[in-house]
Amino acid sequence: MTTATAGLEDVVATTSSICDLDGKLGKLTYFGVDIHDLARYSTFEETAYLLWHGTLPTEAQLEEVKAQLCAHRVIPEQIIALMKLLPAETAPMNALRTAISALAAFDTSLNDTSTHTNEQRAIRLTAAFPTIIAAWHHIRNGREPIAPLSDGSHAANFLYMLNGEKPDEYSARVLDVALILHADHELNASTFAARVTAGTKADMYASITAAISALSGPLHGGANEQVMRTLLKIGEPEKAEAYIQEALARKERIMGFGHRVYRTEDPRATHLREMSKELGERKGETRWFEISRKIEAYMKEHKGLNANVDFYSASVYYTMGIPVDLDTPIFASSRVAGWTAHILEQYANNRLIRPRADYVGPKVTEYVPLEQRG
Ligand SMILES: CC(=O)SCCNC(=O)CCNC(=O)[C@H](O)C(C)(C)COP(=O)(O)OP(=O)(O)OC[C@H]1O[C@@H](n2cnc3c(N)ncnc32)[C@H](O)[C@@H]1OP(=O)(O)O
Ligand SMILES: O=C([O-])CC(=O)C(=O)O
Repeated sequence: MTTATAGLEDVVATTSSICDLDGKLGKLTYFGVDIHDLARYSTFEETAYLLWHGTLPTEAQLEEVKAQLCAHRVIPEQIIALMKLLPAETAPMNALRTAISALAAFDTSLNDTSTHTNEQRAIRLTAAFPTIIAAWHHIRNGREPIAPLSDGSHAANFLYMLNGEKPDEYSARVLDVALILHADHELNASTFAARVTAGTKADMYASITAAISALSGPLHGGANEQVMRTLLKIGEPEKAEAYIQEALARKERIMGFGHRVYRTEDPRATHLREMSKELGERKGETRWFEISRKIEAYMKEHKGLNANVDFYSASVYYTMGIPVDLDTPIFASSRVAGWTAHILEQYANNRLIRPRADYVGPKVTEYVPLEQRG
């Protein structure tokens, strides 16, 4: 047996063709396509197709996948009814997890585990995420959910369902790029959770439910929400340095910094930083970007740590008027494309994932009858 490294650092746990990540060079590709090219030229729908099929789609294939994603935006009425039973304080990630888990009950061909049916499920699940997240936001505020549009991009429809009006082209594109940037990231904790679950031959809903759970934690996807809470607490760019200095002195972690793999700038943060700046300038509110820049400079100088994908996405979403606790669900609504791609890959070449633990407990402990224990 090989010895464990804490947190499985640098342990290679599977082969995969989906996402290549070079932490020393700061390079990220999906099936060989550079993330920078995807961010500049692609759309979320095209990127999802790439993750599911391994090639960029032809025009006809892209139209087909877009049409399918549009067609599956409507979720069963019973899922809406179920969400209405949840307490209004339910965290959006928990509402999302519950709704996705419940969706399995409405899949009439759950026993069909063919690749084609699982590919269809990947599309249906991806289409359902924005509807569930936006519906929960309205339900918790005592409003009826807004029905999805039957056309338009995944990102534009999401903003429409949240705000009740069609977004301008620029806002829709900003969210679209954010979704592209979050779509996959090799064997991160939530994708690993999805693959471990799929490796038992559990269904796709179970695997995605596990992934949502893993993403929700603040050391992973949950960090973006915590970043925004930090920015709001700081409030003014002039207060940023002192705040971070004191937080570090208390040995606190600064959310949105550090990464298990990257030793350079996270290539996704490069785009999100630009978007945060431009969005702030366009909306006439650059405060969140400015505070972010101060924190980033301080963390680099004093801790040698770079911003990760969660750092600038926080100010991007906030400046777009998105409620802070929807930040992590938005991450999930993109990552579901990557999760389902990994689940399909796992099913295609499955072996149960079952590592060992290095036992460090007592070797022999005598069983003492209950009445004799002191
Ligand atoms: C989408 C994503 O999941 S991206 C990551 C999102 N998570 C966050 O932003 C949360 C904040 N970041 C962190 O907690 C970490 O950097 C992680 C979890 C992302 C990676 O953690 P690991 O690879 O296990 O690094 P580890 O925890 O060993 O940290 C190494 C050192 O850097 C320090 N460090 C790492 N990140 C931070 C941080 N954000 N703030 C302050 N110090 C940090 C640690 O204290 C440790 O220092 P030490 O050796 O003096 O004790
Ligand atoms: O790769 C990781 O460990 C975390 C991350 O950046 C992601 O999931 O996008």
